[in-house]
Amino acid sequence: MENSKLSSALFAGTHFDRKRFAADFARFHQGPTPSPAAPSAPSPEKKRKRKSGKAKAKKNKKKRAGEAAASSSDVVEGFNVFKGLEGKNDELRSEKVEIVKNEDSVAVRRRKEVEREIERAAILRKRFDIHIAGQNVPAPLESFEELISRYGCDSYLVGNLSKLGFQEPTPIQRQAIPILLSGRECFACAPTGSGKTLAFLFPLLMKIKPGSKGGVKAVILCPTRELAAQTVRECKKLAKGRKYYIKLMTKDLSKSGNFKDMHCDILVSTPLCLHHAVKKRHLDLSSAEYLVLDESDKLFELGFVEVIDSVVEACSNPSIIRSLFSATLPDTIEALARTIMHDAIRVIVGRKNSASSLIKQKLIFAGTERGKLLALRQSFQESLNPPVLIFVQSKERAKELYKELAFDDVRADVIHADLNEEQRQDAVDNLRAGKTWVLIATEVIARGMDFKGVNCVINYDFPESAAAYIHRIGRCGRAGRSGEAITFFTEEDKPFLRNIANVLLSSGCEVPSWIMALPKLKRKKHRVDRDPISTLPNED
Ligand SMILES: Nc1ncnc2c1ncn2[C@@H]1O[C@H](COP(=O)(O)OP(=O)(O)OP(=O)(O)O)[C@@H](O)[C@H]1O
Repeated sequence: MENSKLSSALFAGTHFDRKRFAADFARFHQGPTPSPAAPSAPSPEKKRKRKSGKAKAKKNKKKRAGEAAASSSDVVEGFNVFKGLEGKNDELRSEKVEIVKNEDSVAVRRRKEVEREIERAAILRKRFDIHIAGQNVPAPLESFEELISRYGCDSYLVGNLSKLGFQEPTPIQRQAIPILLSGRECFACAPTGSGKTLAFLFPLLMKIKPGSKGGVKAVILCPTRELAAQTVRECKKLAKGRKYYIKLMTKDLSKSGNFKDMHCDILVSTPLCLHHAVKKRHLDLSSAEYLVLDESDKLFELGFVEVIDSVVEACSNPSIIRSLFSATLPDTIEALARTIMHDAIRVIVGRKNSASSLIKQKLIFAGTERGKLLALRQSFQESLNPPVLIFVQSKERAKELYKELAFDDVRADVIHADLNEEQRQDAVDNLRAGKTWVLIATEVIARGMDFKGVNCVINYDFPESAAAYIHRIGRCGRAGRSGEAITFFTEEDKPFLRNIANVLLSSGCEVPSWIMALPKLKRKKHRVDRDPISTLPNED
């Protein structure tokens, strides 16, 4: 088809202005487009048109680019995001730097705060002679009020403390309470009469909801019935105003109790009674959240270990918090106890296994058994400052000495394992009430018993170990009061004298140099067959 015919066909019906487009028309008719190497010289008119055409093309190119960008952004979202943020990057970067700077300063501030807290805790520990071992030990309490501000304690509990006349926490309370409240397990060793009971009772009362259903929430083990009864009394005093179920496991209860329907938040027991109740009466302890072993070294003594094991096993709640408290904690017992505890913190107030510094201690050589009775009579004649506790090594000897003192018209009573629960409690109550001046006792009340105001402890029979000595004399010099401890010794006791003399020395009491020159005894226990006390004719 000819070019003219083609254009006519294409533009059929359209008016084509040949005159106006003469040049272009001519080009179609001239044949192929001239090569760029030989361009025809443009007319001024053409130049102007081309210039304006170029400007348009440039404009269009820009527009297309914009459109392309816009259309491509429709497809590739990220592109647009980055494109859009391109301008903001610097802004963001500086914002990020600002945030990092802020975070840095928050972290720095927090670190400084933590450092200050650690320093404050160290100062408090130094001031109160508190020694710790363990990871991330919570800071000691500065005051009881901190229990409210730091741990959200119900104010009625702290109110009860002030009603009981407790103004300041004792050192063991300062450290052990935060540890237990933080859900950590602990070994706590602090002098006799330094408030360990409150140190373990208070966290239980704070954490356990009163009257909660679903089984026993806390188990406290004590080595004797008397101590268990005393612990229940103390717990009830602290919990006054709230309906906690605080129960003492008696012999009768452990033999015939129906534990299915028993409401009990806190259960206090001796190991054997509890063991019996678990094994024979199916007492369920699986919901217990706390297990406290008070006088723990005594509990772990030979003969009790298996029973303690079975109680620990019965307290099967995996998140149970266990704690051990005592004034004496031998390394062997600590190692044994560690096997049942996890990540436990060790707290020692003062020196481990030492007597209270509030007690004036004396050793008196009495020569023989007869010499001891004379020395006792003489000391009573010189000054009797009741209440006085006298320790002997067996129930038979307790009965013998009781008869001698009764003959002398001394208002005395006696407590030993042959008496029933009620008689033992009466003996304790009578001393507390001031009805008796002198209480003659076996080891039964040597541990943990808190007789207000005992002025003097007499070890009529030499104690069988340094730990026994510390606990016996610890019945006086309690809660900040001073006390006196007199220990008689005979020729037979001399080999063991040095062990006790070490306790005197470490609590600042004087010891004659000849005693310290005695050979050290490897044996830890000292048991002697003694001549009878009695000087009175036999009634039989
Ligand atoms: N914060 C306190 N302020 C004043 N007295 C306190 C405080 N805490 C406890 N007590 C009192 O101190 C006495 C001794 O307390 P507790 O019987 O708990 O001593 P302990 O350390 O358990 O002694 P032990 O080793 O002989 O068992 C008690 O009469 C108790 O009421």
